[in-house]
Amino acid sequence: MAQTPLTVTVTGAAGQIGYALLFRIASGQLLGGGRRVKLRLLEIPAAVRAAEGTALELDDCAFPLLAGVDVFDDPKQAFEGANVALLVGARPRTKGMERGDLLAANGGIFKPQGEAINAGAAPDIKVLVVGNPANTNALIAQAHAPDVPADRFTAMTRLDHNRAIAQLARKLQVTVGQVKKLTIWGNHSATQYPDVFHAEVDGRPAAELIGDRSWLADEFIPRVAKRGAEIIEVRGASSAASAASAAIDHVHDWINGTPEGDWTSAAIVSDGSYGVPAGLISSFPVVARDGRFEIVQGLDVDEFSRQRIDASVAELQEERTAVQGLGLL
Ligand SMILES: NC(=O)C1=CN([C@@H]2O[C@H](COP(=O)(O)OP(=O)(O)OC[C@H]3O[C@@H](n4cnc5c(N)ncnc54)[C@H](O)[C@@H]3O)[C@@H](O)[C@H]2O)C=CC1
Ligand SMILES: O=C([O-])CC(=O)C(=O)O
Repeated sequence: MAQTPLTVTVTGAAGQIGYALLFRIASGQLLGGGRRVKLRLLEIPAAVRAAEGTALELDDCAFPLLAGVDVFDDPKQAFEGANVALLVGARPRTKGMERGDLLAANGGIFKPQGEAINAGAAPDIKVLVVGNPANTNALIAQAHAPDVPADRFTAMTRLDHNRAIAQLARKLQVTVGQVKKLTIWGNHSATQYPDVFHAEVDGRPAAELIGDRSWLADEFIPRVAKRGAEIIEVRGASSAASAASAAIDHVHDWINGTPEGDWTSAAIVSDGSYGVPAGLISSFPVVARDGRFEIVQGLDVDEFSRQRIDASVAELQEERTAVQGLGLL
């Protein structure tokens, strides 16, 4: 297919997620549809050499859809002409840290990147923030890109979504493909709310199949919400390949659409739906159509769910206040 290649900018290209992500993008899995891709990699000066090494390996894969790789340490150059931007570069947390501890350390990265996206990205730019705290970093980048429609800035809760599907499938002894309509609400943090009350397994209500609210409250929800910490504890480093895989899923669905009869989860700018204050970047049940995410409307939210959504949204509001205090918004 002789289409013009799309340009994908990846920050933190020399990091552990970057290393798991770039080869999948270059093989065509991010954009789908046999589209060709040009990669623009952004790193801090000290890691440019390592990113250049990864670029050499990308060459060596002879990916038919890869139309070129360039490495930069200047955000303005890196985001020039970008159709898709994956903002991965940030410091990961280590044992004992909460994602909120990263606010100050990582917040400063996203202001200049938002400005660079505003200055030079393509008119159809789609941004996925992976670097933590992802929702609030996305808010910072968006605030510094006033000419880009706000709904182009999203943050990743697809990893949480995928984790929740895997846990539910294991509990019910079904395949992951049988689980549909699961939702992650709120922040990509330990307050997130993985909601099974609209989920279906082969069209049957998952909550009825589980039939055990204490498993939901005491095992499933904390397991999913704290899975990042579990990975750090067991692996000795934060999740990387699974995060890269979720980033591929998020952007692939955004561009190509979500399957009929299902939805996914993404942190997108709230329009006030489900009582989430407009303007916050919070996770919702979403479908993607014609290159846009839309919030799935009309779902019943009972008291059990309401309390948990509200707690996570309250944390997002606290994060927003904290970065306002740091002068980042
Ligand atoms: N949203 C999610 O579901 C997940 C988010 N994460 C987050 O992703 C981020 C990256 O994680 P890893 O790849 O494991 O970290 P890493 O430390 O292996 O790599 C981060 C890379 O970012 C680079 N970097 C730092 N500042 C930069 C800047 N201003 N511009 C460009 N590059 C910059 C560093 O040089 C480094 O190479 C962390 O914040 C981590 O917490 C990780 C897993 C899941
Ligand atoms: O927990 C972390 O710090 C990394 C992350 O976001 C995740 O694995 O969900």
